[in-house]
Amino acid sequence: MEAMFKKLNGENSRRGSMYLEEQLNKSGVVSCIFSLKEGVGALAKALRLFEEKGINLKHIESRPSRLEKDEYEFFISVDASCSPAMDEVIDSLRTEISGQVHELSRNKQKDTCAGGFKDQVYRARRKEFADIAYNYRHGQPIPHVEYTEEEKATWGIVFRELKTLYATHACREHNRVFPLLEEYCGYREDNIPQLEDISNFLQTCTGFRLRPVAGLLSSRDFLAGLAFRVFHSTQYIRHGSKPMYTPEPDICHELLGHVPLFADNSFAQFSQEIGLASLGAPDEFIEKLATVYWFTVEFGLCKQGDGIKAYGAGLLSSFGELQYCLSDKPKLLPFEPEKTSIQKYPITEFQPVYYVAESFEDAKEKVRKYAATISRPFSLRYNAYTQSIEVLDNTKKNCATWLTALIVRV
Ligand SMILES: C[C@H](O)[C@H](O)[C@H]1CNc2nc(N)[nH]c(=O)c2N1
Ligand SMILES: N[C@@H](Cc1ccccc1)C(=O)O
Ligand SMILES: [Fe+2]
Repeated sequence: MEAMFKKLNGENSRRGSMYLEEQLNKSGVVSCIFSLKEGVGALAKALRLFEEKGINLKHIESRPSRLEKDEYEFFISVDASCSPAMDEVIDSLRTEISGQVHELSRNKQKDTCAGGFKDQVYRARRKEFADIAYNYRHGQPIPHVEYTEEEKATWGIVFRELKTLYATHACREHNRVFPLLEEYCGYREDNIPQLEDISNFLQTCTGFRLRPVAGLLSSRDFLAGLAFRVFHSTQYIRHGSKPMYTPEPDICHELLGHVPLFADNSFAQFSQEIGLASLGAPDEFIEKLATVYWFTVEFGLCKQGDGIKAYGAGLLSSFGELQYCLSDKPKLLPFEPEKTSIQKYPITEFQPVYYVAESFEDAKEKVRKYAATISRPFSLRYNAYTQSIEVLDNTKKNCATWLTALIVRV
């Protein structure tokens, strides 16, 4: 089991530490920050060094240094093809005009011109969170994070806006658990709750626990975690410029969207069943199961009373999409796993199509039947006491071999 989690964590560090926009926009830009002592003509001299090496600046910004009173800091971006010549310029800055050169990033990254310093700070912060996730080992307490004032302000906006919508837009299970999280886990407009407190709370409710991750995991790894009642949770917060919708999971999404429902027994069981169905399944089936997960746990709607409510975490964490999903704009279809599992969907914008479940119980029953259609050489059961998976069909001699293969694979 520990080996399995190590693997999950390894995968997570490779894929997860990548800032999603970086994946989407591969334009090569290299940025660096340097500081210079104030003085007439200092910047002009520095810029001449770039000119001499034939480096064309794509972007430049300046600000007074926070560390040294009489210094100015400059943030510049150049085309990645200029990277080799940059070494020479940096050397010259140091020797000829005694500039302090901080190379913030030399890896190719998205064009940060729009974000400038702010984006550099955000990226550095994301790296800190990635390191927590990477160093985390099963069984340890999840490290406590001091959030900055800016991060708390972003959380505050998301929290306040969503709370006004929950009464009318969220399913009743979510609304039932939310006050408990306010009471026991520090859910407040002016406080970003700590993953460790929530993990402990969930364990007492449904046995679910949290594990910190740096970002998106592969579907197979993510679903395997659910089979063990482990929910992989990000710890960083979305960029302050986009509070109402982000295409990446962040702490608002995990804590406001997912956590309330993981405290609900029926829903926790539903999530775990999707996870169990994924174990040892072929890639084609994983993809379908991930799509079923997407249209239920992430973006599901369900009938309640004589209306329709949101239970998908991606809806319950985005005040933009939560309003949109119950408007007359999107298309609503009945949830039927066979059909839902082949629906295409966008991942960086509001969903054009949602699937409506009759109830959690009905969705659970349908997913169970659907999962049973995949042929497997063994049947599995989760033992909550030992927190391990047991093979039921032990008349099959080769089941141990299968299970070993499976664990090696995940
Ligand atoms: C299973 C399905 O692919 C789903 O969208 C997964 C993918 N990977 C993830 N990875 C993380 N960290 N958090 C998530 O919520 C998900 N969701
Ligand atoms: N769009 C969601 C986050 C999310 C990302 C990825 C998948 C699902 C949800 C939000 O803004 O809160
Ligand atoms: Fe999610």
